[in-house]
Amino acid sequence: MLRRYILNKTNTFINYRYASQSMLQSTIDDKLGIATLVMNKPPVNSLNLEFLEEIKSQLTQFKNDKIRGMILTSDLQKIFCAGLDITEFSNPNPERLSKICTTFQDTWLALYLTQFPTVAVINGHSPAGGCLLAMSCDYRVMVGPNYTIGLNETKLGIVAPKWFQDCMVAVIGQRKAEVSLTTGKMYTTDQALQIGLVDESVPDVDNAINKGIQFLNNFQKISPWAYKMTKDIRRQPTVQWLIDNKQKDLDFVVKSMMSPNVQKSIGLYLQSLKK
Ligand SMILES: CC/C=C\C/C=C\C/C=C\C/C=C/C(=O)SCCNC(=O)CCNC(=O)[C@H](O)C(C)(C)COP(=O)(O)OP(=O)(O)OC[C@H]1O[C@@H](n2cnc3c(N)ncnc32)[C@H](O)[C@@H]1OP(=O)(O)O
Repeated sequence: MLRRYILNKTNTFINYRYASQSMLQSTIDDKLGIATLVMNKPPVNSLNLEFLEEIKSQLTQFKNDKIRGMILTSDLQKIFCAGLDITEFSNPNPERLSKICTTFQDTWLALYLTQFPTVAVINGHSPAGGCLLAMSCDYRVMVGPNYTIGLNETKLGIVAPKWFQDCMVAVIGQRKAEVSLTTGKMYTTDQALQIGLVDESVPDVDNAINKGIQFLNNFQKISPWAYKMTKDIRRQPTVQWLIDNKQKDLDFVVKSMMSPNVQKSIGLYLQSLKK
């Protein structure tokens, strides 16, 4: 449904390409060069290994397609993305855990450094890894007022990796990020707008898509080369640590996830979700 709406908006019934994998739908408006990537993994778009691999591979495909901009959104009612699949954390197989971690690192780098501008249309709740996906885009439009967004990892008794934290610092600044991260705070749409976690708040998804397209239209007269160089210079300090420390980051995640205390917290959190 959302896909049909976007195609309507961009006026491209004639010239669009559509690819549907099971959990991800992508369309490209050939006239405007705008792609939409719609997450559709019920019930909550949780990020497991297979879903992350699909997202990563679709981003590579868009790079090859030489698109001019991308909108990332969700086809689910009320949920943008619930973050990493918590069941992957519970009594994990260390080999699979390592693979997820590596795939997530690479997916984040690919999304954070796209050669084209990106907009997150946040049409539902967006905790933890969902918030990270949104923060990695160039612009965020969030539907309000009832949804929430934030890095809530401490509430699960886990630590957001340094690159999650650095990404948040890049968006809202050191002080606000520190309070937000340590308290694991989830912000309502209006609060998120107030602290700069999102750029615009709109009442419905139609408006959100319009705002996203308007943002991407700003780049019609900008050289793609000038855009990409500027973005790389701005974002390089945020990504460099991960590029230089992938193994260290992986070791930290795996070691901490396997610890009995963390496993206990995750078990309790999962139980509370089920209730
Ligand atoms: C393994 C990874 C290894 C390495 C990665 C590298 C580094 C990362 C390391 C740490 C950082 C962690 C990042 C994260 O993203 S942790 C995930 C944090 N997410 C959450 O806390 C979200 C929890 N969910 C919710 O708050 C609500 O479900 C939500 C607001 C999203 C939706 O609420 P609603 O009332 O609409 O639905 P529910 O009834 O609560 O949920 C439906 C159904 O879905 C299950 N569920 C929800 N969230 C998740 C999730 N993140 N993973 C798996 N399953 C989830 C929920 O239990 C319900 O299931 P069921 O009862 O069986 O129907």
